[in-house]
Amino acid sequence: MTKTKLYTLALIRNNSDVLLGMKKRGFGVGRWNGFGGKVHSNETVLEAAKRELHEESGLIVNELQEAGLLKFEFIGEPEIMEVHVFTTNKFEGTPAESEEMRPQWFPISEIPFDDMWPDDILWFPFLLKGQKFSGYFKFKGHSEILDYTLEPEC
Ligand SMILES: CNc1nc2c(ncn2C)c(=O)[nH]1
Repeated sequence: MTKTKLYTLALIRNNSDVLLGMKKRGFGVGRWNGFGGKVHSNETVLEAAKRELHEESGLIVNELQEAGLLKFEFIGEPEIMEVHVFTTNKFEGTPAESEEMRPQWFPISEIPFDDMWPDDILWFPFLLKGQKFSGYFKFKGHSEILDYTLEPEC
């Protein structure tokens, strides 16, 4: 019986830039990504998204828009990762490096997809257009997508 574990992912926009963080340790280390992590049992997904963003980047947000839903299966691992993706262009504070992440603004024309999770180049266009999306990716290891589904969600 596969277990689903909830995660959050927040992509912060500032005009034509998007904030990414270089993951310094743990899952996805060495890759640029949005900010997020596990949802605790005593919080909602939205609360977790705001908490993780603040812990990892120092930014405070009052509102986050739901941007999409991603599910990841890794061959040989029982857990399905269910990643709730959020975005906003309203935030307080200046991005600051944390133990987990080194933040950097990227022009959306220069997103470093080669140094990100291989699925990101597939769903980022939906995010940048403000089109909600839903995807399912089957990974072999952390760099090979065996198959996937990805569709706009209204
Ligand atoms: C497996 N691909 C993937 N996983 C992520 C991502 N963000 C958070 N997690 C856990 C991502 O962009 N891709």
